[in-house]
Amino acid sequence: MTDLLEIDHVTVRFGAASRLRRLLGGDGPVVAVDDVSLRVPRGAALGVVGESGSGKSTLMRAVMGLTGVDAGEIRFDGRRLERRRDVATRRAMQMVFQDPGTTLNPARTVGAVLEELLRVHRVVPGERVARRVEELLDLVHLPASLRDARPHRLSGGQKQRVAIARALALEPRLLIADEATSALDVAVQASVLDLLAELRETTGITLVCITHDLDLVRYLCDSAVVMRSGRVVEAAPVDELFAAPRTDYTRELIAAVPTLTTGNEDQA
Ligand SMILES: Nc1ncnc2c1ncn2[C@@H]1O[C@H](COP(=O)(O)OP(=O)(O)OP(=O)(O)O)[C@@H](O)[C@H]1O
Repeated sequence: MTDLLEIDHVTVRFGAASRLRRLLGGDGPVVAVDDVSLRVPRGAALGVVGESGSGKSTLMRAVMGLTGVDAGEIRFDGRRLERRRDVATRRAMQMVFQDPGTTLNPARTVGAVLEELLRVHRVVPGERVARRVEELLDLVHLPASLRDARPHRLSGGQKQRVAIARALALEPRLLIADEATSALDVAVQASVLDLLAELRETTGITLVCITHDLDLVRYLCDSAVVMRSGRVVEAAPVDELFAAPRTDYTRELIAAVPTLTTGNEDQA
């Protein structure tokens, strides 16, 4: 069987004409993603790590169709993806971002947001919508009472759970978490990571986690790619990556992780 996501020799450049590029004072085009190839098997959890500006988000934005590619090919479920996607393909991949607060409409209740999605995309028949909203809240371990809450009443962790529920409402096969826990307190981060791990187990969803946090990768992912200056410099199963990193860059990233564990755990 083919892998769920296949990225073959993908390059993404941002031209000199880009407004952001001009603001940053640059002149030549930026090669944000440079000839990257990787595979994500069905049901796997892949970590994409690397320092800021290494191209992690651009690569996944290209997968989502939010950024065009200049070269190479992306395939999902064996089918080549064009920049323009049909509705089914758009539904099949969802992304959760660092700051859910900015993507939640302050005027709408949690229940209304989920209901609208389910209705617009006809995920379930009309008479099942209310029940499905309850199920979604339950799936992300939010109390049913939050259905009537507006975002300002929610904690950061609760907002991120709503963002995850919103993504799951469309029954995606691939969930891309872009620094999805990095704005949260450590304890809340851990509970959101537990949730992602649990969802992977219960729903079989395939996960890609873009992160600076190698602890997260160690906890949640089974393999990882390390990016630097738009290129993949190392790709390995997580155990191998931590036990025997092959590049100095990976070693530095591992060494930079603040060790939060205490006691007898192996802190290698
Ligand atoms: N819209 C854009 N226009 C011009 N350059 C861009 C644009 N988006 C990203 N870049 C550049 O592409 C490169 C890769 O950025 P990207 O955001 O993908 O890195 P990242 O690894 O996700 O970083 P971070 O961890 O800080 O989010 C950087 O040099 C960035 O400045």
